[in-house]
Amino acid sequence: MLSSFQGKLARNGDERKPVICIEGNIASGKTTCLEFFSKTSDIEVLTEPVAKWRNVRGHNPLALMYQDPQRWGITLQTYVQLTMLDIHLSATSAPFRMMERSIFSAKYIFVENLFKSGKMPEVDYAVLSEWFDWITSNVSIPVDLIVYLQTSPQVCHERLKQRCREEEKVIPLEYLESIHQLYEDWLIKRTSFPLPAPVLVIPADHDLQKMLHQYEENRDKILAASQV
Ligand SMILES: Nc1ncnc2c1ncn2[C@@H]1O[C@H](COP(=O)(O)OP(=O)(O)O)[C@@H](O)[C@H]1O
Ligand SMILES: O=c1ccn([C@H]2C[C@H](O)[C@@H](COP(=O)(O)O)O2)c(=O)[nH]1
Repeated sequence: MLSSFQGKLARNGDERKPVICIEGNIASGKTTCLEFFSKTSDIEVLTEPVAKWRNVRGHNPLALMYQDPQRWGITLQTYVQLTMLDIHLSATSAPFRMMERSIFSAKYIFVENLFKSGKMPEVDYAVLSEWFDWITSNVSIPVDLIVYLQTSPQVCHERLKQRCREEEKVIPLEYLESIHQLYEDWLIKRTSFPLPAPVLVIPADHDLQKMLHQYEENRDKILAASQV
């Protein structure tokens, strides 16, 4: 249930818990990072609802988007926007919540990439932007810290091939380079879109063992920074 809080719709009856969003390119290691933190009892981990994007009432909008972005980009991104909003508004039992990406990166990175690369008609971009602006003006979507897993597109391409998700076999290196550039403009150069929260950058090209060590080292910093 939603109620009104400071003029915006907000989740009812929930004590406000710190929200940490893990951001990064496709196959940068976000899910692996979340798996690490899910072992901590005071953190509730919410992964991206990719299963829903691959199967909505028997349809696969993720596969359709990669096959024909011009036609299906708006279909996928409308559903991504809805499912991410649902996650932002879901109840939390643990003291901290850690989510994979956000409604903000769906718009600022993926919608923007489709539009900028000429793969989304202007009218589709306008409709998605109207929806996004309405949601963010009328619904309270608190984010307290963004953790950016900063990778090179080449490393992501290697990890993507290794993961071998069927829909993603068509993704070329150039696609990951565009997503990387948009992330850098948003979270590092800070020249494109507003930041919903402070950003902690974790270099993430390293092997798994070193990454897990870095996560352990950063655990207290992440939890403290999200509590402001
Ligand atoms: N530091 C790492 N070094 C090598 N492979 C990794 C590393 N982190 C994750 N992987 C592997 O790369 C692939 C993508 O990782 P994943 O966590 O699913 O990325 P994301 O959730 O960002 O898409 C998976 O096969 C995963 O096992
Ligand atoms: O808004 C979005 C968010 C994600 N995607 C795509 C990109 C990937 O193919 C999958 C899942 O991303 P991961 O980085 O592996 O978690 O969904 C999209 O097209 N639009």
